[in-house]
Amino acid sequence: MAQSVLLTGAAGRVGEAILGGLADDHEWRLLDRNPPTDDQPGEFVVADITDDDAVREAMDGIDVVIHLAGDPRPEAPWDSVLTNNIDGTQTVFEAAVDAGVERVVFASSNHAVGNYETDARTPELYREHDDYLLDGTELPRPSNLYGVSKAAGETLGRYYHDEHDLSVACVRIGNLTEGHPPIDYERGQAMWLSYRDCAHLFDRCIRADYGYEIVYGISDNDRKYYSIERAREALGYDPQDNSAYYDGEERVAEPDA
Ligand SMILES: NC(=O)C1=CN([C@@H]2O[C@H](COP(=O)(O)OP(=O)(O)OC[C@H]3O[C@@H](n4cnc5c(N)ncnc54)[C@H](O)[C@@H]3O)[C@@H](O)[C@H]2O)C=CC1
Ligand SMILES: O=C1O[C@H](COP(=O)(O)O)[C@@H](O)[C@H](O)[C@H]1O
Repeated sequence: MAQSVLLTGAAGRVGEAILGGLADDHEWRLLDRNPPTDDQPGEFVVADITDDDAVREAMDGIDVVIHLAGDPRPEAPWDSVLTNNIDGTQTVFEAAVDAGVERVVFASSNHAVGNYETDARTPELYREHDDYLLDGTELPRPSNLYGVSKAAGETLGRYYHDEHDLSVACVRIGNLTEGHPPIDYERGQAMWLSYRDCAHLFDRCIRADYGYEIVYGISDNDRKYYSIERAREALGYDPQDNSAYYDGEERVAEPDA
């Protein structure tokens, strides 16, 4: 069933991937501090997520929030992640609860667990033969202050689920790249998320039945060191792409029929 979805950070790359696949599947209200540069589905609210009144107004009549807005830079300084990623995310969760929204899907990141990639484990960790897997039950181990802000967002989600019964999914997104996996970048190939798998995963986050989940948002890459089993089990995620099917920009193999 189509849901009424508020998409924050709609003008960015993840927003583009989601809307590229799901524009006609839900009723969209898009929010970003930057206005849209091209045609978008639904209505567009130009607002900052730290503006409490504007965020509350944007929640009216919404079933599900997909919360992407924030500073996505791994090297982002503390003042920016504190304002945009932590304070902004708390504003979104609080407004969602007060408006009676059923569910918030939070864009977390691989950088919330980036320091599991120790010198002893890398670069073998990024290769197909290595069987080390993170499954989403491990504690955060951030690789930068941006990762700390994403771990904080996951914890805010846990609090709003436990205390206010909000359904929350935290998607630890890997490396979203359009068209093909990152080139000459093993880490990026291990955690590639294709645009179509991204749209499908967020659609499952909108539609599936769950309480609180942390899942990894990557394609079914042979090189993966993030398990996608929880995303399959809890959400019904069924990715179609795999960085191993590519030689540079060219797709050279098809999945078995
Ligand atoms: N692209 C990727 O591979 C990954 C992205 N993510 C997360 O996904 C989310 C989206 O990332 P991208 O689309 O790649 O970034 P992006 O920079 O392309 O898009 C972010 C959007 O959020 C908006 N925004 C930022 N701060 C805002 C604020 N305070 N109020 C309102 N709007 C604001 C920006 O204007 C921008 O349109 C971020 O939270 C990022 O941390 C996580 C892991 C990987
Ligand atoms: O969280 C994010 O992660 C991806 C992948 O990280 P990288 O350090 O391997 O590039 C990054 O591209 C994206 O900008 C960021 O938001």
